[in-house]
Amino acid sequence: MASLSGFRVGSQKGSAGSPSSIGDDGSCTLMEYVGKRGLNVEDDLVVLLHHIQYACKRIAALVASPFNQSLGKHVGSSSDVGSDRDAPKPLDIVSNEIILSSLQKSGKVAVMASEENDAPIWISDDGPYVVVTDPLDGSRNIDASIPTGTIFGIYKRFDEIDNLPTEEKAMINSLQSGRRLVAAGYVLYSSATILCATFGSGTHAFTLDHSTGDFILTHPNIKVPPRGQIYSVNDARYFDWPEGLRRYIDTVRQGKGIYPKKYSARYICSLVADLHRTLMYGGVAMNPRNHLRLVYEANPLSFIVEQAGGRGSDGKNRILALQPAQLHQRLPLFLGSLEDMEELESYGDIQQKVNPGYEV
Ligand SMILES: O=P(O)(O)OC[C@H]1O[C@](O)(COP(=O)(O)O)[C@@H](O)[C@@H]1O
Repeated sequence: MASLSGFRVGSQKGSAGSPSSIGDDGSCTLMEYVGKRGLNVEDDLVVLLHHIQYACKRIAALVASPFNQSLGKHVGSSSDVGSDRDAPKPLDIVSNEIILSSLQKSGKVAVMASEENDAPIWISDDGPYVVVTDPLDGSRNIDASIPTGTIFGIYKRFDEIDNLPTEEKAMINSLQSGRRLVAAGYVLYSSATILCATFGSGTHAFTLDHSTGDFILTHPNIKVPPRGQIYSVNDARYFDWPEGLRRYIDTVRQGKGIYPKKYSARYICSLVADLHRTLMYGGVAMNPRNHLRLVYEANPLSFIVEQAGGRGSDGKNRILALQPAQLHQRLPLFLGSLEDMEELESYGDIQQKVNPGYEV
């Protein structure tokens, strides 16, 4: 076996359920994996995915560029964009434009709802899909070259409401329950650029090969370990946490939880990066205050985690069971290993109600 023989994907060739698109050298690109000889997702979805991955490659190049220095700086203040949204940076705005332009060119999208726009953008009457996205999550980290990410979710357009006014149908299509997601993914811009996605049959990750520009399957059928030994939270907020969350963290870091080992803390403060590590190593990644967005972040990421055998919760309810009421709705978010999540939720009182508006 050639270059990829040491990769997990190479060793899984021929195993039950592995796509015949995996080549003799053990390599398989994202487009091959989702195509006819792989997962065989709908042709329209393959086209859409092709445009999304292209957009993300452009964003990957942008965040790594020596010429983006000034793009990291804030434009305006949060008061300019309303209370539901944070002040964007030029990199957020450029990333948003890159994604929008790719979705427009795909010809497959009816409406895009983005964390960077107040309202959904209607793209095309006959686009079969709805895309929700956080184009550049964690952009507050960009000046220090800390990992960032793009998050996306894909729904079918409700064609039964095609005759409603554009604004109305754009909103209804964008506020779909996470249970209706047909695909979701994130792209992590880090030491490697990783695209991790689900189409409803497992969670799979692909690593960008910069020499060819292809995303190559490196982690088929990811299974988040049922338990990890890592918790991920901004614990400078300890004194604003409710009693239940404090007790949980104090318990596991002393090795007094159900799993009798001392847990370690890891917090990058970049949701995609914190989640990716959690998928790989297990444990829980959380933001207990009302901060992350149900539509753009919690729903797509919960779908990915569930498809990897983990759980996504707001501390009380399964995320995918929530019906979004507002586009930019925020909530506490807990994602991770099934057993760690069950133990954490058993402490009951884990949602942080105090949210003073931290400066960093
Ligand atoms: O300040 P906190 O509560 O630690 O929040 C950090 C979280 O906020 C985020 O930066 C998301 O916020 P933005 O969407 O405004 O970038 C996440 O990437 C990160 O996990």
